[in-house]
Amino acid sequence: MSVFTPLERQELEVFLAPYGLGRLKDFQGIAEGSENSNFFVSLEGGEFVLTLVERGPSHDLPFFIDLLDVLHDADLPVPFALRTEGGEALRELAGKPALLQPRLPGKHVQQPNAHHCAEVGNLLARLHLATRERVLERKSDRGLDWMLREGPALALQLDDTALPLLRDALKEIGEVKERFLALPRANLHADLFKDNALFDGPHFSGLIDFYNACSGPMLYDLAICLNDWCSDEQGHLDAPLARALLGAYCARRPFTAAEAELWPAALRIACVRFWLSRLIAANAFAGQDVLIHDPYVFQARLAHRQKVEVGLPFAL
Ligand SMILES: Nc1ncnc2c1ncn2[C@@H]1O[C@H](COP(=O)(O)OP(=O)(O)O)[C@@H](O)[C@H]1O
Ligand SMILES: N[C@@H](CCOP(=O)(O)O)C(=O)O
Repeated sequence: MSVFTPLERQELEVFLAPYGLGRLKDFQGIAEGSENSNFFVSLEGGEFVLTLVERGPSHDLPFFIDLLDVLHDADLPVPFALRTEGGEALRELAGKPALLQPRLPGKHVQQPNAHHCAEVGNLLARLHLATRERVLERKSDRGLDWMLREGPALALQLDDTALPLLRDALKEIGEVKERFLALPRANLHADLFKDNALFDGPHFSGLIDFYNACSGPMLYDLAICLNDWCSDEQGHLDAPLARALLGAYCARRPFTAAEAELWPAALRIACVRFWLSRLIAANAFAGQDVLIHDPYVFQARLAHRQKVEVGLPFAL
């Protein structure tokens, strides 16, 4: 389970009263999270999710609240911070920053098909189009500088197969960094994995967990997303799934020549980002009752991205 801060019913009732959403019917901790403590909260006024933010500097929270307001106003299926009757969005509970958000319908998809991937590509393009004219600035706390800083020390724990793979990828990041960061920008979700998307039947019904959201190159967001949605068990790119995702994305936002050129590097950088964060989490939470994602998955994906056969559809 990953509820780091358990709650008593009475303290929750006191916290919920100012929203004016009626009496508390039920609540339960959500096991699936890995970063924050989340609870499904059932009130007379509807179904909600309460998040106690466990990680990251709390001065970033207004950014997440503002971004979700922008995306909600653009009709994207995202949660957003509900306000109390006094207009407060960001509150505190059990000593942690706390947000109450609507519970979105739908379920996670385990085995996506081309239709799911097209829905994801379409949604990601809408997110970028909704923010690129007026980007809300936030530097990722797991961006390229972080990879270059953390990577060399983490490489020391790797075996003889993994070590050169990571070392070469870090070298490439150093070489392409400036050109990569100069690509067309918007706000990024930066963690659009299957476990952050909800589907109601065939329809994309919810994009959740914005705590990695930042500003940056749109191509990077696409690479993060595609590495998760369109990889097979061994880490190969699944070409039909990748084409479905990319096709739906570029129907809304065509790619530039510079993006097409840096696409293979973007896929590799996106592998390094999660390989490193998973290695850090595996070291930090070893032996604890916390959901730990397997770092090796991204080692394997990086190994299979040395040659990228699915290029970006790009019209000269
Ligand atoms: N607004 C929401 N609507 C519906 N389910 C949600 C919502 N927010 C979170 N969840 C559920 O809670 C789980 C954990 O949330 P998530 O934000 O991914 O946690 P963490 O930040 O700890 O990784 C999700 O997998 C999803 O099932
Ligand atoms: N989706 C990620 C977890 C979120 O990344 P983090 O850096 O915030 O831990 C994964 O599957 O590794």
